[in-house]
Amino acid sequence: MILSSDASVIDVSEVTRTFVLRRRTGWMRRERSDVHAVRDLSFSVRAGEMVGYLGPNGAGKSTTIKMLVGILTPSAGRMRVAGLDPSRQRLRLARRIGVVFGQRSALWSDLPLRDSFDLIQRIYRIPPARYRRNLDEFIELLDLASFIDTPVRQLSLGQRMRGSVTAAFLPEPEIVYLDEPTIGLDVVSKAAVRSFLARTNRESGTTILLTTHDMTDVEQLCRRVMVIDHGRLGFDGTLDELRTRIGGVRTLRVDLAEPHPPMTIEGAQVVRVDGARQWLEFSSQDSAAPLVSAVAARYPLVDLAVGEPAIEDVVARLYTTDRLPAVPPSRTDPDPAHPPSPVR
Ligand SMILES: Nc1ncnc2c1ncn2[C@@H]1O[C@H](COP(=O)(O)OP(=O)(O)OP(=O)(O)O)[C@@H](O)[C@H]1O
Repeated sequence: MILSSDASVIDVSEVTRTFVLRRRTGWMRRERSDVHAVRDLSFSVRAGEMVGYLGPNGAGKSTTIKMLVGILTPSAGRMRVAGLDPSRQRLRLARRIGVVFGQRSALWSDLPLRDSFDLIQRIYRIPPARYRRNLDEFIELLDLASFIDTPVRQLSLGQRMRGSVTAAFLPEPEIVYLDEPTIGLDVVSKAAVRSFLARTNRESGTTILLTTHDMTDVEQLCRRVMVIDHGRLGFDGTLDELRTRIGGVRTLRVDLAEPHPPMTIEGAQVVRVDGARQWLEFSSQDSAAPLVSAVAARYPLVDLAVGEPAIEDVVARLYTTDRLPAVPPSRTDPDPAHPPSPVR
């Protein structure tokens, strides 16, 4: 069992990763361009933390994880994971980390799930008693019993993901990276994966770095979030701090009798439309009552609800405002007991 401690297990200091692209522009001519997938990235993660790593497509999340695993080498800067240099000590590190990388499965597709797990036991030399205990527990928590003897290639996406999560956690790694673990999953599988991650993090103290576009994952699992965009860290703090950072806004969710172009209401702004449902943002200093009256007077109102902005809207606002600082400050000493302040 790994116990939570004050020590940081992931240290990233001023890391940059540049890809060089060479494009043919004519006979014997090539143009070179640099893609800065990650720039001056600095953060640390303490043992036992579960951190959400968020950002739009192409922000640099996968590149970060590939460097943390050791399959990509930073162009500049320094990384330590569990005290090791990932790219130089990749094999030693591999025994101490688990990885679930989106839809790519680490399981043997022709074998029944159970045989894949047995192979993992042998590769990682997990003592038989511990292996049986862990496997029994995971079968129950992730509800694997009905398909554990089915070949992996016949499994649904959600079943395969539950198998991949089991495979990653079976050797009891200190750190697990999960890249989009709930993408495309059915409701049951999503719930199973989420409650498994919450429980394992809580009870075994496994450090988890979670990349996701699913904001329910973040809201249910991560006290701390880091937001990356264009390779730069733009925010590192709690979810509440992220909401505060974006400004004091509240949301009025309105259901109309039928789809309608975005409403025009003074003191509020439509931020999202989905069929007959619209979301308006208004200042948290204002009362919702006049807004509700104005909507009811002018539009065929069916239902409404006032709430905090959804985290996906908050993150989207982060990207679309100019609030991301050009160069994020280096974070070297976050303390889970005293959540870090957002980057200003
Ligand atoms: N091998 C590569 N060669 C060239 N450019 C690359 C390579 N890998 C990534 N990039 C570029 O680096 C940037 C960051 O990509 P990365 O895959 O890390 O983003 P991401 O945040 O994981 O995105 P997504 O959510 O879409 O997976 C993108 O502009 C991408 O096109």
